[in-house]
Amino acid sequence: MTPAAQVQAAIEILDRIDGGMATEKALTGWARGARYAGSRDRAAVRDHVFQARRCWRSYACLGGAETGRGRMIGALRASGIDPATLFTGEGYAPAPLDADEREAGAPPRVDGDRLNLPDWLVGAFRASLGDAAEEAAQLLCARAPATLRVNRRKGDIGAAQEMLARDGVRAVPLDGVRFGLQVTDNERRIASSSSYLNGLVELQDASSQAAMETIPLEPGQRILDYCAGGGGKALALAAREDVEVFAHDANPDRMRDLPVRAARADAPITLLATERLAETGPFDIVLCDVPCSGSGAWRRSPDGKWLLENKDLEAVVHVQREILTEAAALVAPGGRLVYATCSVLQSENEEQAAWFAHHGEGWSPLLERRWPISRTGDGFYVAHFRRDC
Ligand SMILES: C[S@@+](CC[C@H](N)C(=O)[O-])C[C@H]1O[C@@H](n2cnc3c(N)ncnc32)[C@H](O)[C@@H]1O
Repeated sequence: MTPAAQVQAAIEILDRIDGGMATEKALTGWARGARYAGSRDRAAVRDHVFQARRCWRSYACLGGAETGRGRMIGALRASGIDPATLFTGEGYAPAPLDADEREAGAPPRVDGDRLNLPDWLVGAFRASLGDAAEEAAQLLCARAPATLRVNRRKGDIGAAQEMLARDGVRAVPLDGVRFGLQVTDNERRIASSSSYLNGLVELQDASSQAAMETIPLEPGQRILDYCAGGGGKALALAAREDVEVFAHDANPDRMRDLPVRAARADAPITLLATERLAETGPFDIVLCDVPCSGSGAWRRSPDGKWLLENKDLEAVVHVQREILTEAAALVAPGGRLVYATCSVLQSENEEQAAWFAHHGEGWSPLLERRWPISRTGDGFYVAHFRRDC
């Protein structure tokens, strides 16, 4: 495909998303019908679509229309490219710009357009992030960094760099995390690289790694990952120390890949059904990596930014409190409860920790930390509590 044909494909996919289809589904649907598209074409189209989804409002402003075509015109203008160079109508290129399209388009002015945030969220975003809000919103408009966690059961940072390099993936050590690597070249080759396939490295965001490193571990401890999902956090803990790790999720299907990932990492993890929690507990550490807005990681899944509504946020805050209450009952006396989100919103972070400190009797706050959205990591938050009795 020519670059112009890739833009035309993105326009068609963006129109489907505008019609209510999820981004991944719209991309998969297009890819199924586009047998002519090679892997590079698919990657280029995907990049266009995800970038437009991150900058949904500002690109529409710059392009002068809330359509796939308008957004791709805006995307090109945002990159300093004259859309007329690709909108030629030749072959599979988009049709040339008409007079109205050439005139239309202006820099975004209102906050929601400028920051690429839903209007209802702008106030809470600013209140939560203060002076850092503008930069955070801008960072959410860029591609997420690709970061790896080196599995110390299988090797060290140097060995991982070397092995990755043999597969053409370049990566450099990350500041602030002990086992982190930032991929600088060929991130698309990670999943097929031998270091990934043999469990030497795992994909894991830098802030999420740093957050897990705040949890002190001692050999022999029993740890429950109460909201394990795919098991990224459980794997990070199991790799660090000879601890017994249990994984639970209200939706056990979310853990279906975990046994394979654990075997690949040489990190034994026991899956626990809800009805077995009480008989298997109590645990020295219970981690609650709760469902949340995902606002710290919206550059990876930008649909979340546009689909979240105030009522969803209120509902998830309620679920987070229920989880904290359920999970707290599973912590042994003297043990630790760790609350974690990939959100940057105070209502899901500091306000939840304050609520628990106030309502949970017999608990002492131990630590609270937030990581900003940055060039190297997502927004993340943890709060630790000790069970006094
Ligand atoms: C943020 S995700 C976890 C991500 C995971 N820890 C990881 O590192 O890949 C939150 C998980 O909480 C689960 N969940 C939702 N409600 C729950 C509940 N009441 N009890 C336990 N898990 C719940 C969801 O199914 C989801 O998998």
